[in-house]
Amino acid sequence: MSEPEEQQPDIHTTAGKLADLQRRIEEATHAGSARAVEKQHAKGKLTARERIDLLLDEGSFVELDEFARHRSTNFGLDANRPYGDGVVTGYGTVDGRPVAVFSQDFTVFGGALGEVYGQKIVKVMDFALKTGCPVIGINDSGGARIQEGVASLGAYGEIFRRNTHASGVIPQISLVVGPCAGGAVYSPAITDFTIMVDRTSHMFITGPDVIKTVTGEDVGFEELGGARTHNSTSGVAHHMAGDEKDAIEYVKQLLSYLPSNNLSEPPSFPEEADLTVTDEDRALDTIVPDSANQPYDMHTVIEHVLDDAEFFETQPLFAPNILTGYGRVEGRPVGIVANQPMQFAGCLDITASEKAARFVRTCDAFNIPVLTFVDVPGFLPGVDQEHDGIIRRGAKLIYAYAEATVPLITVITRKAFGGAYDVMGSKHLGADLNLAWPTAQIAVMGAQGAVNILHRRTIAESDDAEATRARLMQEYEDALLNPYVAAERGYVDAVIMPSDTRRHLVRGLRQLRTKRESLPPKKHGNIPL
Ligand SMILES: CCCC(=O)SCCNC(=O)CCNC(=O)[C@H](O)C(C)(C)COP(=O)(O)OP(=O)(O)OC[C@H]1O[C@@H](n2cnc3c(N)ncnc32)[C@H](O)[C@@H]1OP(=O)(O)O
Repeated sequence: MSEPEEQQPDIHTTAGKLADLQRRIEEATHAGSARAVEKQHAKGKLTARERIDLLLDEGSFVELDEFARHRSTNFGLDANRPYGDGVVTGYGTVDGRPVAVFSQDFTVFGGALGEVYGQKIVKVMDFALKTGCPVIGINDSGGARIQEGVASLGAYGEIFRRNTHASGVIPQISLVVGPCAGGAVYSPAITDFTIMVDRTSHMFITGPDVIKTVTGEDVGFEELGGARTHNSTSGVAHHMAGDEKDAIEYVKQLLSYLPSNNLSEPPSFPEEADLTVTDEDRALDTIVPDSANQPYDMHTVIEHVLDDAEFFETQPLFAPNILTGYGRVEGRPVGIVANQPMQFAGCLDITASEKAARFVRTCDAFNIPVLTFVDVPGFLPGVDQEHDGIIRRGAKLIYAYAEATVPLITVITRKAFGGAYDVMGSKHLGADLNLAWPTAQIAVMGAQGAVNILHRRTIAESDDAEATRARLMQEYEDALLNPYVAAERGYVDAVIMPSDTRRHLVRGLRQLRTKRESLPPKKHGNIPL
């Protein structure tokens, strides 16, 4: 028996016109076939609309361009013109704050981007830029729509330009929740944060087959461009989520630390701190081991100074020798940069420098004060580091601190040696308040290195080389490995008890709320990229 034919509304009547709109909306909201939706779910992925529903406050989504569709005729495309053209765009709220969103729909043309699809994204990005709200891009796409050729490539170019113009004006966050291939990866790459999902997200410029043909290398999707790879090896991503819900939850939390745009302040939940020294504060008095070679976990220091010990870490799997992330002090967001003595003794290398530099610039663009915790024995020595450009790439961190005009407070907990002392938020680069613990060692280098250079001949000529070296090292340590030489010169503003750190940071941040600083007018600087 055949299905009864669906009754078409009479569009010459008002009731018919309303019913026709409802029919079109229904068609637009189910643009992908049931089979495609089933396939999407079977892969553990949500649909474009399900993702938006999870991200935005209930009932807040307002869709734009629901009935936009392509006008392409190539390769029989004219026979398939789904409403929405494979991307859902619009605006809504997250925790009551306005955001704009686009969500690529893999169930329609594999989420592939054509001319109209691109125009929809550009429109919602322009809307976000005009209204000063964050834009969240949900990426799940086969890339440029092959049938639409250069029109599709042009649309990508328009998006990249919008990403660039919006950079530093509104927060841009990319969720990569499926494939993101070829030049398409450059939109997330320009945005401030990229979040990927373990096993279901992939980003690459050229896929495994092309690589096999060109270079002969055998590599799978996961190893080449999976979430783990981009979180731990390339540094493209900022968080690896276990599933899509986790990814969306991360985005919501991230937004809670960011202002809507560069002209507004980050959201705050003011709560006056209790400034009496607590037992928890006192725990910091014993955290630095007696031996300078013994590590301790810098997370503990950070957690002791943040409200509710909540440290929202970014890029935890990448360059773990430096920690970056957000927290709150008296309910106001702060960015944290900290050497981690548990990894490579906290040395600065290329990846750590770039990770921290981008983080400092993100904070500076969005009016978030930066707290820096220093325990750094220097730059990581090595031929690879030199040849891969530690000079050029390490310079980015200097540049980032030196151009930052947000409040900057630095705490030296232990080592601050050589150029790394200058780099890590030193007074000389423009930090506002520089504090040091009594355990701080601020010098050109550690005792062993210094004595070997200064007293090589004395040691060689002595009857007992080891005893002489030990004596000279002790002399060097006593004379220079302390915070007081720097304090004499005002390079540190105060030497403080570790247990007083939270109090100093609270007071310093209060005082710096009115900080206003500007750089010489220019078109833009020339950061060593
Ligand atoms: C400036 C930007 C430049 C670029 O984007 S260059 C990159 C161009 N894109 C690519 O090379 C990727 C091509 N697609 C693929 O490799 C695979 O489809 C991909 C993304 C790994 C997904 O694989 P699967 O999950 O197995 O899905 P599938 O292959 O069955 O695709 C589902 C439906 O989507 C279609 N599709 C995927 N990518 C497309 C594209 N770029 N243009 C037009 N249609 C595309 C595909 O034909 C399929 O359609 P259907 O369901 O069979 O009708």
